[in-house]
Amino acid sequence: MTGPTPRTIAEHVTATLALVRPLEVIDVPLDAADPIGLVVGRDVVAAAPVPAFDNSAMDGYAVRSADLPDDGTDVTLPVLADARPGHPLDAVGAQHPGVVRIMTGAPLPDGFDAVVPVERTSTGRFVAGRPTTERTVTLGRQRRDHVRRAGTDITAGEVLADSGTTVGPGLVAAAAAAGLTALPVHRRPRVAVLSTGTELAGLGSTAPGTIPDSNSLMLAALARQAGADVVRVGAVPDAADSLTTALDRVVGAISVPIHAAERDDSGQVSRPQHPGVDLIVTSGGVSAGASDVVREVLASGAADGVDVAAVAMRPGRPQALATWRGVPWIAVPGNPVSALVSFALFARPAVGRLAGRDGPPPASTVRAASAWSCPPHAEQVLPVVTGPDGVTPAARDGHHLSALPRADALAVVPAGTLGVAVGDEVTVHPLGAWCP
Ligand SMILES: Nc1nc2c(c(=O)[nH]1)N[C@H]1C(S)=C(S)[C@@H](COP(=O)(O)OP(=O)(O)OC[C@H]3O[C@@H](n4cnc5c(N)ncnc54)[C@H](O)[C@@H]3O)O[C@H]1N2
Ligand code: MOO
Repeated sequence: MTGPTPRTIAEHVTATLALVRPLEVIDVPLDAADPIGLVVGRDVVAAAPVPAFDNSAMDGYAVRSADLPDDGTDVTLPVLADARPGHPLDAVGAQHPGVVRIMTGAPLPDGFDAVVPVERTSTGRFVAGRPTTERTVTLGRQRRDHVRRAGTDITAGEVLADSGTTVGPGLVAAAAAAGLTALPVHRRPRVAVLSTGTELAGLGSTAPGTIPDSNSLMLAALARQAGADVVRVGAVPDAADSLTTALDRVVGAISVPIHAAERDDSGQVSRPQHPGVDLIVTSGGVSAGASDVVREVLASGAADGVDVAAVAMRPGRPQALATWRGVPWIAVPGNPVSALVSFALFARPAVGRLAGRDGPPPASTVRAASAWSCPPHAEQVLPVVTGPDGVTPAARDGHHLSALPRADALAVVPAGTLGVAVGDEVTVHPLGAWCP
């Protein structure tokens, strides 16, 4: 038998990750682009304190403690002014003694040091939308001051998030509150997804011998879930010149449309030109067939760093890696389950590394809720469904596409395991969005 010596999944992960480096760090405006899911590339440092100024934590009355009896007995004081959020108030300090009507979030007037909530005063409550006119109020000393002091939440110069943190809604909020307008994050990776196969036709096609190109839809969705922007090229026929043209186009080396369908009636290119991508993922054409176009192009010498591999795993054995005009290229097999498994194990960490993520995708150990058999001499990567008792194969045959709508994880069973029994511990990698 010819062909490369099979390698392990871990060895192919290492080979794949060696192709990619974290993308450059750019400042992404908090309000323009969507930074959620991007990875912080430099420590995020607060520009301003939070709160920015002393302000009231309650609707009520700002008081000067010196005006209130030490023993907590009630005292009646004049209402000197109104302090509302967004309206700094000063010049009441000279009028002594007295209180300032204050709403939650309003700056505490100079000289005042505490707030008494309205429900603890003779006023009882304020009515929303109705002007308040009381001229005096009776109140007592409180145990708590109900003032949010400047900088007690965040101090200027404090690190809000370390490099390597994934941006979530909370970081966006903290950064905006602390005076920042942008976050320093690794640029979002751009991934081109294309399928090879002359048998691939448009959705719903019933032409004899054709099948819908389901892989490019699936791989594009997986790449998006991994946090990438996607250029989905779709299907390219099994012809070396078609594939090289498509690859040149996605890396931005040439500017011609791939299909006639991309020209409108006047002959103009009807889709915008794709700028260069950071990663190419192709499906199909990597096994041993006469029309395996990826293998043909890889053998032609046009690509660099060609690494045609057999991974001792089921499914997903035939794999290839290369760079095309300097852009990393991960070639996964065409069988749909093999393509999904290969993306999850190899392309997903590569997208993660481009995006600045450290470490492997999440994995956990779960019990098997049913028994299943394993392939000989290969690691098994099985789509599974997670239930209260553990994981169960998502379909009778792990190669079946019918497993994919149900599967929420991939179970990875070591080579040499004869079978998994109920209650055995298995390693699972969750499918689904990787970033928050
Ligand atoms: N002689 C050998 N034959 C095969 C071997 C081998 O080692 N020696 N490996 C087998 C294994 S394992 C796999 S996996 C497949 C991988 O084949 P390719 O990557 O070359 O993929 P294709 O031949 O292009 O397609 C395989 C299968 O998947 C369907 N397909 C392809 N693309 C799509 C798509 N975009 N959407 C939906 N379905 C797709 C295609 O029609 C084929 O049925 O090779 C075995 N053969
Ligand atoms: O390695 Mo293939 O992906 O088993 O069907």
